[in-house]
Amino acid sequence: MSTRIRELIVTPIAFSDPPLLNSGGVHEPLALRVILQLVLEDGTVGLGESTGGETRLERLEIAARTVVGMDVFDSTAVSAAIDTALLPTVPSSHERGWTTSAVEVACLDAQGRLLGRPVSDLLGGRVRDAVPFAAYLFYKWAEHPALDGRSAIGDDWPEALDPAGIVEQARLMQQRYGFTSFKLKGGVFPPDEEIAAIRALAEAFPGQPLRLDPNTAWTVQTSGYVARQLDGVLEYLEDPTAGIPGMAEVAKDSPLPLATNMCVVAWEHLKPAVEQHAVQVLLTDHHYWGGLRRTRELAAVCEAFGIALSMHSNSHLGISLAAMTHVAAAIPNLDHSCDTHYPWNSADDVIVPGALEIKDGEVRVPTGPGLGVELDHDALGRLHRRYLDSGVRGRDDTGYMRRFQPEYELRLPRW
Ligand SMILES: O=C([O-])C(=O)C[C@H](O)[C@@H](O)C(=O)[O-]
Ligand SMILES: [Mg+2]
Repeated sequence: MSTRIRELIVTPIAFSDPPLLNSGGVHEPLALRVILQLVLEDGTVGLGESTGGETRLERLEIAARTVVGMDVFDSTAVSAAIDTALLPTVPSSHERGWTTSAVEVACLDAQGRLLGRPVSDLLGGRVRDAVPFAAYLFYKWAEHPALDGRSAIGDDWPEALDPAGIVEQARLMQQRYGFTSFKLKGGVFPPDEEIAAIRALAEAFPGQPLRLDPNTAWTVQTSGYVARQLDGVLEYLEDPTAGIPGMAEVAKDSPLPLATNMCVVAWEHLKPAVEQHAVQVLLTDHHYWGGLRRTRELAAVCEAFGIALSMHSNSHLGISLAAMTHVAAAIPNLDHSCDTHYPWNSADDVIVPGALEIKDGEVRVPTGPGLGVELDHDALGRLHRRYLDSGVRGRDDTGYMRRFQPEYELRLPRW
């Protein structure tokens, strides 16, 4: 049995995304991802998934040329080789992390398939059989409006532009998936309107954990105001303002723990964040922290410094959900339920249905070899064709918003 890497197949895809609002605009009808197939000399294939867009795709193509001939069990060396190949053109370790992470997941999937063991076993074994996830609530339009001769594009989720709409969306999330904790993506409306939405959720779902994430839409002063208003209502407030010093300033007087997936996104951010007491909860994300093993290590660092652990998500499909589930299963100090966009995007997936299901707000950890999911090659071909035909090559929430509201500007902080 040869465990050498013969080829890394990199396939960009485009899949449907509803008109979800955030502090930077609104999601476009298509979101991009890249699917990796790491083929070993013996024919074993490991799967990976990463964010899309031309720049990240080019880096994955560099990685594909770098890893040929390496041993799949040498995944530390594989990551180091990719990192070295990218270093001259990609100075940010966070940015390089997006590439190494996706390949590491594919290596672990292949290793698990070779050994007949689930990826969670390669990470030390699972400490839970099911991983809890939080519903990701978004303000949203009823449909993507008609544009440039294209008809409007509807979806399964009603408009949500006020507290009643958000509560209805949360009820649907609970009915369809059984979620028992909720995260509202804020930074869309003036803070008092979002405070009202959180209060409406607290009334509708008494005792169930709530979070609010305005993605740095607020000043330090506004962040402090919201934290005081929602004291005792939120489990944590996520990225209210930008940067480690800004978060540290808010944290000084905040009665609520502050969480981030924006100001601590690389290893070199940990020291200043700890020194300045900037964050009390870290949302880890294996897609940019170097992969699943590094995420496991990050959890240990957080434990050492008394930082609680949660998990971030972006628009993603089933290979990522499987990877998130395996690593979350292997982390003892997972203090909060994980985020996932999956309900918004799962209608278009590249995996064979049935392996992963969100039920009672949880995903059962796959116990088959590797990630425990199989690629649906027809679906992959369809979504790749959609990528090619669409001409979409990056994410532009602000530009898309301006198609409908030409006066819209990206302003952070806005309030
Ligand atoms: O927790 C977060 O910051 C996110 O989920 C970031 C994402 O970009 C989300 O805001 C989105 O997709 O609109
Ligand atoms: Mg966030």
